[in-house]
Amino acid sequence: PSASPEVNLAILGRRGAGKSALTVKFLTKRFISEYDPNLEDTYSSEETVDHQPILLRVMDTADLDTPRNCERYLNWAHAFLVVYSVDSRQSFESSCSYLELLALHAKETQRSYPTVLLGNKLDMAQSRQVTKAEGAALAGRFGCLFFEVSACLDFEHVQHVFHEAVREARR
Ligand SMILES: Nc1nc2c(ncn2[C@@H]2O[C@H](COP(=O)(O)OP(=O)(O)OP(=O)(O)O)[C@@H](O)[C@H]2O)c(=O)[nH]1
Repeated sequence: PSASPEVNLAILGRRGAGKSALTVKFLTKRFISEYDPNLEDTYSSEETVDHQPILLRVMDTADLDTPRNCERYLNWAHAFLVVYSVDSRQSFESSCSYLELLALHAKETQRSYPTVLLGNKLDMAQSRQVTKAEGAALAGRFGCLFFEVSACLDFEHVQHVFHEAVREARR
């Protein structure tokens, strides 16, 4: 058993946005795989964020195109990473429906749902369908943090996003 505080992070977004690629990138260095067939894939990683140890659990969710059976992660997660792909307008629209879902639940439960909006596949910027300003505006509307990264480029930017999600959960 770990004495570290724990943060559960759910990764949400349309199929193909890059949820699995981001999760794998983040976990590449130190990782313990934990497979729960009832819960999709969840992974644990011992992290240090702002000099404090933390056990971060990541659920790489597998909704199809829109939010479904959301209770499984709404009740489990302390923070949410909503992912879209900058080269897919459809994925951006799906990310909006995830943000709406989280906002609705926050209102209903009077609980906060710390969320980071993430535009992935920045390396595909030549076929961009969603501008950085649009991403920032959507995040602003829902009061969440916003980043653009690429799961296939450097680890540090991806790690930074996951750590920011931990910070959001701690706030
Ligand atoms: N160019 C590029 N391709 C990426 C990036 N991230 C993911 N991909 C590719 O996009 C496709 C979908 O990535 P996944 O990680 O499987 O996406 P997902 O959101 O987990 O999708 P599901 O597993 O279907 O729910 C794969 O072919 C990845 O290799 C990225 O940052 N840049």
